[in-house]
Amino acid sequence: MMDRQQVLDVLQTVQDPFLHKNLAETKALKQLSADGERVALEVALSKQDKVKQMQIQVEISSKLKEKGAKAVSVQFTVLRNEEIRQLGGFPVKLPTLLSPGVKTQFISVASGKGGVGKSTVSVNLALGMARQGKKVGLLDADIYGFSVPDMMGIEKRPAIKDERIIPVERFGIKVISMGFFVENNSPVIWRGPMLGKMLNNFFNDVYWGDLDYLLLDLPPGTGDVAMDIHFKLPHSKEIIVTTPHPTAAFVAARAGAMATHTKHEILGVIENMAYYKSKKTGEIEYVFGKGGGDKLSDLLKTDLLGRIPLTQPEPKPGILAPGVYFEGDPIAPVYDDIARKVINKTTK
Ligand SMILES: Nc1ncnc2c1ncn2[C@@H]1O[C@H](COP(=O)(O)OP(=O)(O)OP(=O)(O)O)[C@@H](O)[C@H]1O
Repeated sequence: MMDRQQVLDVLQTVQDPFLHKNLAETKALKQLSADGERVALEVALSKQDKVKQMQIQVEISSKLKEKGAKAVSVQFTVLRNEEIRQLGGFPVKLPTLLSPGVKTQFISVASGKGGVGKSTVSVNLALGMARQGKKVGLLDADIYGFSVPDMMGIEKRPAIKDERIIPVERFGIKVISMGFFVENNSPVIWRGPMLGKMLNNFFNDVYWGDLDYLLLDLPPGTGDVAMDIHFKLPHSKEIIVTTPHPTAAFVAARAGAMATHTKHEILGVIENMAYYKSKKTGEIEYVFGKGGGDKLSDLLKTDLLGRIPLTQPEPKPGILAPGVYFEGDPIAPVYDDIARKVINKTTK
């Protein structure tokens, strides 16, 4: 039976192809199990490179077999940034969402004023798109009024791995919120440059991985943060949320005007709290007025993507996520329909 020392002796003769040190020196052996003549090991290299991994796998495997092993399995992992630095190497910076060649599409969800349901729409649109098979991230950039963690019932906080922030995953959506970085729900009073820095961090220091879409829940109105995002993300597309009152549409039009100014394509308008349908009689009441969505989409020369009625989400037993319309909720198909439209409009 192979022992650890025999394996280390072999690793001493195999080089990490990037650090030019042998795998015993780099402390590459992360796991080892030997069962009779079968050996399974996990080896950490300084970079992930499929071709080099295959070469090393063949090298280790044949050398261990020369020493008597019958079957060898080699799994690969990557050394921690700290380990790489200690060994004199330079850790590879993983790509960010702003790196060249990254295909993620940005969609900002904006509104003219607060309280129209922009966060509710962002969360449920993200879920709707995920139900259509898309890989979706959600950035709660509503720096003063973050509400996504509460709406989705997120209690976990992001982990830090290799100096990158790992988003919290909830219902298949990768989420980052300003709320994760604020103690005891205290109000955020940062301004100007601090805020810009925070947003940069959200793009550069968060490891979002491979995403089809990143939805951005913007702060209401046309303030600093909204402006900043508009300029920072030249390719972002926009969805504008309004309530059905015609005057609300005028207010929302300002957010639309800013998108036009920064040459962001407006994908469409969503009218939230459009009507109330009585569960008992089926009668429809236009509690907050009528026509705002149509008016705004005409004004912005775009489509009305959908009308969402006034309804509280149906709670799902055992899951606390008060802002989520889960599959099976009568409102979920409305979001699915909007999600499909958004995907069609952004798929060439
Ligand atoms: N269609 C709806 N039916 C019933 N309640 C809704 C609907 N949409 C949103 N709400 C409720 O309205 C309130 C405001 O919604 P939300 O926080 O999504 O708005 P917002 O525009 O993001 O607000 P802010 O910009 O102030 O953060 C929340 O309590 C939310 O649960």
